[in-house]
Amino acid sequence: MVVDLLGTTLEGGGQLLRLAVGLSALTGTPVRITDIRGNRSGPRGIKGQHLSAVRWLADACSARVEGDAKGSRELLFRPKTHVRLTSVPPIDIGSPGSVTLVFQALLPFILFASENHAALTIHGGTNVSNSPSIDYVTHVLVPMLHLIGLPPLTVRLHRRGWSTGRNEVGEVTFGITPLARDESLPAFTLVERGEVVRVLTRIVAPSSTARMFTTELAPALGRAFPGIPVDEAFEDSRHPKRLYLLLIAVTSTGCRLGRDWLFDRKATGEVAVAAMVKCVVKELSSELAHGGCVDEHMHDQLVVFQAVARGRSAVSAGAESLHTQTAKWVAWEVAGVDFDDDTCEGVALVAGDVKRGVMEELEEELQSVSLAA
Ligand SMILES: Nc1ncnc2c1ncn2[C@@H]1O[C@H](COP(=O)(O)OP(=O)(O)OP(=O)(O)O)[C@@H](O)[C@H]1O
Repeated sequence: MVVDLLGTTLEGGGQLLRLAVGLSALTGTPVRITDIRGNRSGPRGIKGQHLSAVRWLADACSARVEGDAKGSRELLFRPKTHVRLTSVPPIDIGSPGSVTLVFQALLPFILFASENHAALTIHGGTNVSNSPSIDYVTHVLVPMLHLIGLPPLTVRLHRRGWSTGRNEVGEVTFGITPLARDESLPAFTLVERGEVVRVLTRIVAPSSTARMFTTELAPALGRAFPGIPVDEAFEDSRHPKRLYLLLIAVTSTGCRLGRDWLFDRKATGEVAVAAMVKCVVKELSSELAHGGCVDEHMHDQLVVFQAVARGRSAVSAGAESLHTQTAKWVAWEVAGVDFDDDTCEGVALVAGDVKRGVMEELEEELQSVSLAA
C-alpha cells in the first residue's frame, strides 16, 4: 500500500518531503506526495536541495521514483529492496541549496544502512537562510545527537557557501559512524535541562566588525546571563555582507540550545552588528524561558530519531512549531508512530534490516501503482 501525503499539510514545505522520503527508505513503505511545497509563496515544487536528497536515497535503496525533477509537484517513491550501503557517493547540490538539510535527510538512513564508517561530502550552501547553518550543526545538533546516543559524528568544513554567494559553493564532509548490524537506537529522554553553565558565541563576519561584536555582546550577554562564562570564537568572513552570529547555551546536563542570525542583506557595519546581537540574545533568552531541553529547531529535527528508536523516548521542549507538528504527522503516516505530546514509542528499527521481506511481498501490488493512479 502506498502512503499518500498531501504536501500542503501543516508547514507544507521541503521538510515534509525530505522526512517522508527518508522514512520511506528506512521502513520500505512507498510514499506518494502531492502538491509538494504547496504552502510556499515562491516557486513551489521540488528544489535542487530536495532533489539531491531524493535521488541519493533512491539510488541507495534501489527505489523506483516518478516525478523526481526540479519544480515537480508530485513524487512517488517506492523503495524496492534495501541494500547495505557499501559506499557513500558525494553530492553536488548544484546551487547554494542547504548542505545541512541534505545531511538531515540522509543521516538516519546512513546510520541504519551503512556497512562501514561513512564520509559523506556535500557541495552547496553552508550558511543559508531558513536552514541549520553548518555552525549550528557542528556546535548544537551534533553534540545533541551524541547526547541522545547516536554513535560519533564529525563535521569537516572545507569551504563556506552563503545563500547569496552564487560563485562560492561550500563543501563539507560529514563523518558518520553507523549502528552495528542488528543494533537499534536506544530510546532516549531529554527532560532535565539543568542550569546554564556556559554560553558559546560563534561569529563569522568581516574582521573589521570583530571589535563591534565584542562591544555589543559583552554587555548584552552580561545582562541576560549574569555570571555565566562566555566562550567567544570569531572567524573572518572576508566579505562585508557575510555576517553570521550563533549563540549557544550549554547546560549542566549537556543540553545545547542555540539561536542564530544570518545577515547578508543591505545593512553592514555597526548597525547590522547591533541588530543581530540584540535579536539573537533576546531569542536565546526566550528559548530558555520555556524550560525545555531543546530549541525550536532541534525539536523537529529529533522527531525522526524518536520515531525509529527502540522504546519510549521523550523530549521536553517549548511550544511546538509547525515543523515539529509536521514531522510528527509524517512519522505517523509513514511509520505509524503515535506521539503523545513529546513522547512516543519508536518502531525499534534494526540496522541492516530495512523491511526487505515486506517489500518483496508488496512488489506485485506496486507494479500497478503510479503517479497517475
Ligand atoms: N536557524 C535555524 N537553525 C537551525 N535549524 C533551522 C533554522 N532554520 C530552519 N531550521 C530547520 O531547517 C528545516 C527547514 O525545513 P523547511 O521545510 O522549512 O525548509 P526547506 O527544505 O528549505 O523547504 P522550503 O524551501 O519549502 O522552506 C527545519 O528542520 C528547521 O527546524
